[in-house]
Amino acid sequence: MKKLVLLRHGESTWNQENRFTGWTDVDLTLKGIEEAKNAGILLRKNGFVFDIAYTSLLKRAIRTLWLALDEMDQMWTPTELDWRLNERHYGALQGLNKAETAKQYGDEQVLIWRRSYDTRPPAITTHDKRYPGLDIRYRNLATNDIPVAESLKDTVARFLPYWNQSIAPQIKAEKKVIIVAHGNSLRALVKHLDTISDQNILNYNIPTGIPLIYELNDDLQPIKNYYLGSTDEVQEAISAVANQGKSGA
Ligand SMILES: O=C(O)[C@@H](CO)OP(=O)(O)O
Repeated sequence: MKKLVLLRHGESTWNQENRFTGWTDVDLTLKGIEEAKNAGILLRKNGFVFDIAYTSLLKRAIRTLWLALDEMDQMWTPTELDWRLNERHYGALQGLNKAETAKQYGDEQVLIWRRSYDTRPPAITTHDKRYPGLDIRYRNLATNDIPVAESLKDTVARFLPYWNQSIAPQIKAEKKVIIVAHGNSLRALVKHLDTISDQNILNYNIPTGIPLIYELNDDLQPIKNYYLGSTDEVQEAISAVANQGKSGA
């Protein structure tokens, strides 16, 4: 039986301000730092040791990984950073407050933008300062790969090749893997692992900073999954994420 650990970064400044974040490179809040450290403490207490860590090119995920590994005294863990683990690009919604957007466009529209499988949010132009092609960290990406707005389906499409070529072979080779990423890039992975339907993924939310453990068989099919946290705490955190897009939030 193989174990894979998934961890969404701790609370970011834009999570706290309830703004659509996507590829915006915001940092952790003090609460987010605590969440990341707590994740590390839980992983240490449960005896996890990793052969390789994967994270995105965004500092809220990178810092979460470092803080968790530091608590485990495993900062030496070999780490691979890749843009394919980045959050879903939220297009022109990036920077807008989610509750205000729901007041303007309605809760239903915001739920579709946030959680539907194949609806893209409104796109930015390539002249927009939020266009990733203007950011040196993405200078080696093919123009076709640089997003201007992504649906979850688009995120799955750019994430899966990395999973298949880089991460899955390591797990199959018995390596212990942690992936520290984002709400929607992890939803993309969970959708794939658990073969969640396009419809049911609408109701699936991942809380910040709580390790999610997958036990997998040799074909990387899930045997079971569970959070390292009390059921009440996890449920409360999941509902909080779901409610962020409501006009009353
Ligand atoms: O704003 C974002 O980039 C994501 C994650 O924080 O938000 P949501 O949960 O609305 O998809």
